[in-house]
Amino acid sequence: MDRSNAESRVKELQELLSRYNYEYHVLDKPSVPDVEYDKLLHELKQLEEEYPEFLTPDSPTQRIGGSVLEQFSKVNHKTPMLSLGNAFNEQDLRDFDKRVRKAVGDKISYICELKIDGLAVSLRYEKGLFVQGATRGDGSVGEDITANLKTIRSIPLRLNKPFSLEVRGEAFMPRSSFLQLNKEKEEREELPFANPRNAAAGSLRQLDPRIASSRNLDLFLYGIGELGETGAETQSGGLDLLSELGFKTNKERRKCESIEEVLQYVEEWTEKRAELEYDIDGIVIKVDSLSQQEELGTTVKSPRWAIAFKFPAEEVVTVIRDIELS
Ligand SMILES: NC(=O)c1cnc(OC2CCCC2)nc1N
Repeated sequence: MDRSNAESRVKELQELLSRYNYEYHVLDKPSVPDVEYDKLLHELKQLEEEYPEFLTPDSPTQRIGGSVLEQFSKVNHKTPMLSLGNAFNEQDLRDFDKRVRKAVGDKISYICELKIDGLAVSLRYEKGLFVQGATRGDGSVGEDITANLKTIRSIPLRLNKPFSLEVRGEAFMPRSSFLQLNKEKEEREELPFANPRNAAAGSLRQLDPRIASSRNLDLFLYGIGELGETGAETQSGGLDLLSELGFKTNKERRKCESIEEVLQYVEEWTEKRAELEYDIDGIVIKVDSLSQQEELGTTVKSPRWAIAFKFPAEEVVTVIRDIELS
């Protein structure tokens, strides 16, 4: 194949494989069998090796970086990553609703989101290209885990619009992957992870991206760091925009026009949470209007416009292993 054909074939394969990856990992609706994906990826790898001048950082072949890091460098979050205040019962939620109405009046809508039990991460995009990812850390300074986040297939390496923005989400390990990982650890006589959240945190803290890549991690986006830039006026509109940009967002979210509807949603998911393929530890309730969020503002570390309803801790039956009488 001559050089100019190679160049157009590389571009065609990069587009095709990015689309197939999006269909599989974000929409959960693959349009081609895995074997077809693997064949095309192999062809692209070979062409990029033969013509390295056509290799781009957002190529589907660039998800697993080469080097093992010595350590993670620090990242200063442009906008602080806030933490949520908690509610534990119906009265706490009614009190939250009263505080909100007192501050911004009675014309309010809420949006309820499942509270994914993983770890908060922030992704920065410059002109559409994924350039950096970080853990929440203390809310102001986190760790640079870009190489590990690039291995999460549902994270787009390039957006379908050349936006520069920072987005926030929860990285998690699906329950099935957690069980499989612990089975392998026990076979290797290694200590298993206590829960999917710890497994996800441990996997994202690996210095070797090949290990992170093998852990089948995933991510739901739930916030845009700098909302103004995108023109979103509500949290729900922001989530729809994240979806349009190619991000994976959680489809179980629901607009609620009253605290009664919020309580209904909380009740519904208290029952249904076991059916999910991932762990949730509660429900996040947010005032939907971004201007009302601004009006409500934040305390030192938490927004006044959001609260986390926490599910009661499940009965944790610890199986005491037969202790080998040594
Ligand atoms: N674990 C989650 O699923 C989750 C966490 N946090 C938030 O929003 C917080 C972030 C900063 C103020 C509101 N939303 C979520 N869905």
